[in-house]
Amino acid sequence: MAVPILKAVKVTKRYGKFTAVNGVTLDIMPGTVHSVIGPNGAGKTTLFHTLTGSTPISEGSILVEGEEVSHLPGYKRVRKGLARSFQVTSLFPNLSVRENLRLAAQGTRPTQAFNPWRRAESMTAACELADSLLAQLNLHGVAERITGELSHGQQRRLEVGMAMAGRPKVIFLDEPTSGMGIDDIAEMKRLIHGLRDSYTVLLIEHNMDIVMDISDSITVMQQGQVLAEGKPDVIRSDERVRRAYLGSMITGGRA
Ligand SMILES: Nc1ncnc2c1ncn2[C@@H]1O[C@H](COP(=O)(O)OP(=O)(O)OP(=O)(O)O)[C@@H](O)[C@H]1O
Repeated sequence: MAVPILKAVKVTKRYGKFTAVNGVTLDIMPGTVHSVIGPNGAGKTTLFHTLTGSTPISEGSILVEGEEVSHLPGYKRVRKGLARSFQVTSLFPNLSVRENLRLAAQGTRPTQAFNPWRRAESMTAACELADSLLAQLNLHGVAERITGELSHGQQRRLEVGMAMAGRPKVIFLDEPTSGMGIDDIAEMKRLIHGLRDSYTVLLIEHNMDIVMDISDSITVMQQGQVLAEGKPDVIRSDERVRRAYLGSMITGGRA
């Protein structure tokens, strides 16, 4: 039986007396897209913060391939294979799209960047990875453009590419389609769906068409707790989920 690549065991996060995440247990299986959905304020983003190490947990346990990481700061969890796709702040707006990806690819081995013997070799590998990512992201047509000039949708795809360039095990995506038009949403959906071939994806997304179409598993959160978990069909027909979370959105108006 497959072993979870990422496991949360009774993870709790309190802010003072308020409990934002309350005893959440999750098994994220390798090579899957696992979505976390729920109403505003359910604790989805806080859960992401606890898993990636942006904020310490109050109680519980977080394991990457069986190894406890909850005591590690964020940058050490990156080394264990957890990568969060940050919004535009992670991009270098004055550099070309290709340069952004090349730097992100080189960033995985910073010590080699200072070693003259390894520099040329690592540069070649980073350039090759950047080229293959440009194709996957469907950004090859704008490879030499200055990143700050890209459309919103293109920049958001590049953010995902920056996370991919680190060759992580798990990529965290927090509302990757927010603020996008229909065409860009379709591109992002295609990209995320394809990620499961090489990565594991943990996705927060409010667009239920995307969630239902591309998720292997869905966790529904409500008031900091897990309300339901399962495959899209199970979640779509779960009475508690319909009642708690905008039933008509989940069922496409067929509630
Ligand atoms: N730093 C903080 N200090 C105090 N309370 C916080 C903090 N961060 C989040 N919260 C609270 O925790 C709860 C969960 O917030 P969170 O952002 O995780 O929800 P969410 O499910 O991601 O919501 P949304 O879909 O609106 O992004 C909210 O009530 C929020 O106000």
